[in-house]
Amino acid sequence: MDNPNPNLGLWRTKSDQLAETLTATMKAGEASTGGDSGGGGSSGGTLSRKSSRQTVLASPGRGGKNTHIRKTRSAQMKFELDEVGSGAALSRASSASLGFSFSFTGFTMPPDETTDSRPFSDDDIPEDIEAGTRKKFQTEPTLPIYLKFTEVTYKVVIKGLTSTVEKDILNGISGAVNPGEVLALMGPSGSGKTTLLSLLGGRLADPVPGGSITYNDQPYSKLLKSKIGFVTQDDVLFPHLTVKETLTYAALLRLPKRLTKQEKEKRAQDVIRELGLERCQDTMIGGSFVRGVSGGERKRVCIGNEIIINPSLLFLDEPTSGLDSTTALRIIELLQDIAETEKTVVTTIHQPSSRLFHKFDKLILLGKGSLLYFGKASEALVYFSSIGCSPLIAMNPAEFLLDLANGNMNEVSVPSELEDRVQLGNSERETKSGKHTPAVVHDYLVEAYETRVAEETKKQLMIRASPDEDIKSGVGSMKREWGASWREQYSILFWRGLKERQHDYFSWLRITQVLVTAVILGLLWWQSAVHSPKELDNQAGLLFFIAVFWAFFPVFTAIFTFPQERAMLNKERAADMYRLSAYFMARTTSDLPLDLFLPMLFLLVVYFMAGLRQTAESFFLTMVIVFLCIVAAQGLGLAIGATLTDLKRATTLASVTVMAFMLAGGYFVKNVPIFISWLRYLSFNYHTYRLLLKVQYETISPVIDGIKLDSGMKEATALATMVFGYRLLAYISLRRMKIH
Ligand SMILES: Nc1ncnc2c1ncn2[C@@H]1O[C@H](COP(=O)(O)OP(=O)(O)OP(=O)(O)O)[C@@H](O)[C@H]1O
Repeated sequence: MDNPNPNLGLWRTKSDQLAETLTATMKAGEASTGGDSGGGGSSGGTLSRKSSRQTVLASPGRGGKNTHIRKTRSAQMKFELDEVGSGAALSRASSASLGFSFSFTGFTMPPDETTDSRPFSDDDIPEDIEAGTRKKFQTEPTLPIYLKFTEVTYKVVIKGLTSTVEKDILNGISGAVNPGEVLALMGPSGSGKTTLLSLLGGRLADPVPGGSITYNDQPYSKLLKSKIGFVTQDDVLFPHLTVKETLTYAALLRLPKRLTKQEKEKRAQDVIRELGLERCQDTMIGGSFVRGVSGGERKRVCIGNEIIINPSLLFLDEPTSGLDSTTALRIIELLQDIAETEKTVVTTIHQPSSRLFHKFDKLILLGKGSLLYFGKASEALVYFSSIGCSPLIAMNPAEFLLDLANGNMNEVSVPSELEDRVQLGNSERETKSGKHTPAVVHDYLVEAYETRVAEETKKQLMIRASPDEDIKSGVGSMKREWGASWREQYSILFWRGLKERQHDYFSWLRITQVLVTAVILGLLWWQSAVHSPKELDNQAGLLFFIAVFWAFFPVFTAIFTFPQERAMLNKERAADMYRLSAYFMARTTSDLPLDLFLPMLFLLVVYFMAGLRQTAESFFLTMVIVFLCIVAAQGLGLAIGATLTDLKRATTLASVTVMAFMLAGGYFVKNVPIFISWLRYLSFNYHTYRLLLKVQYETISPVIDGIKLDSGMKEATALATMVFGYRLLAYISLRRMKIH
């Protein structure tokens, strides 16, 4: 690939040196395999150094060179690196608790969790792909980032009931990837691909990994967040936003402040066009309960969400899983286009077709957390053939490599050293029915890589020249810059929240629920009078019910707010999209219109049917008290939801709390023992009930039920303190939440 950036001249030269040394190391150690990859030459699988004729499998690369096998003298064998380089899960649900039902909406489920498990296919794949006239993806130049990682190790501590064990996830993985290249991480399920990708993308810091990961020779810093795009395996998107809305909000929040709103919107439109999403731009994303765009389109929206910021480094976790081969090809070609504009692309991939495999520049093959191969993808087969493992039948190279990584040697030539081990060892670990076990194959491959290539690769990575000083200082001198001011972030998030939940606001189910409850209450207390203490006591029961109903209802609705958005919040905070305070304010205020509309409807029905005090002042004061109670109760729900990640635990705690608050509310128990009397001061039911009594009966009697009917300032202040206090607690809990 041509190097469009003259600053990278030295860099490239050193890159070549690395490739050459790697190749030379492989050549020197290569055994004579006696032929091409499908030729069935076995033998020669020893780790001794031999000089012989080489088998080279040339990749078509980006330039569209044909795949073919050619033989060449080792002395003539020279690899041109640049040449090759051109080549919520929570969903809408209903929860019934204490007799009330609450509905909420969550995120798009990952494809494998949706009902339809067949591979997703895009029926609108542009014809240019099939015609081979695909338009290239164009982005502006950004700071090129050279990613290097040496001896990366990662362990987790797994706590059991009786014991604690340490599990090694990654064992000393080294490699590097240049701007302009696509590095593929391959390996069987559970081999550590996602863990390595997350470590490289700065998304996994707990526990601290071993080894070193550098970006232009600088360690990871939060400032890099704006230069990194990270597409997760699960598609975390708002199901009720359209494709265009999703990408436009991402552009408004993530693109630098210096761009105008129009420029940001245009960028979103450009990404829609580049990703071929025009036809579905006005379609909702959809989820488990809402039909939306196809799986391939959804994946492209996720990619769009990240490339919209034009990142220098793009990480993708299995971007093609669940997609048909044409859609998968389109996505990998898109990654190539992105890489060609001097971006560094790293992707995990499960089982690529051979067409896809040849599109990668570099490859890391992992097996049980160990490195089995790092180098050019086009040379992977050469390397494995050099250690005596060649496919005996024509097969997809990716399939062959995954078989090896899984320890499956069927249809693969067996290196003589492995044969010897099996014959000599003959232990259960080494053989099973006369065949080598996957464990022994794995050990052989790890050992082979370590003895032949690993040391040399590490050395080269160590002595590799630093990138140009300008580029190096580019990472060091970056500043953390928000895409929008606090006010803009608040406003964007507020409107996004309204759009996403607008269907909830006009949910006939909720409106009917409130109306039916109101009508039943109105009928039960139909035109109730307060001429006697008994009648007054009877009506006070209604007031207490109102205080309880409008406390329980908001607590159990608000409790789902943050657990439901946790995945999205994690993803967006990891990308530094906005300040947590702006999100928190927007999220808590965008629900207020609905929270205030429903009680208004409720009171209009109950108040007049039950014949409560017929003055405008008392009606509006009753409404203000109910609003205050709702907002205070919501605060408690938000605080519980933000503090406890587990919804079961959160709802259990909320049930106990609201029950205690209700009992301490002053209606059921009049003479509370002194040692527990403090509980009522924490109860919003208590304060609301007292305020409602004061508004209704202040003209009838100065004292009712032992309650002095004064101005109610104390109760109003207590409720206002709860409104802010619980919210502050929720905010602090969110701040402390770890970003994964
Ligand atoms: N925090 C953790 N606690 C316990 N085990 C973990 C943890 N993180 C990863 N693992 C384990 O580490 C191994 C590698 O996980 P990882 O997700 O990186 O694999 P993978 O290659 O991406 O798999 P797949 O292709 O199935 O997504 C798995 O066995 C996984 O169970």
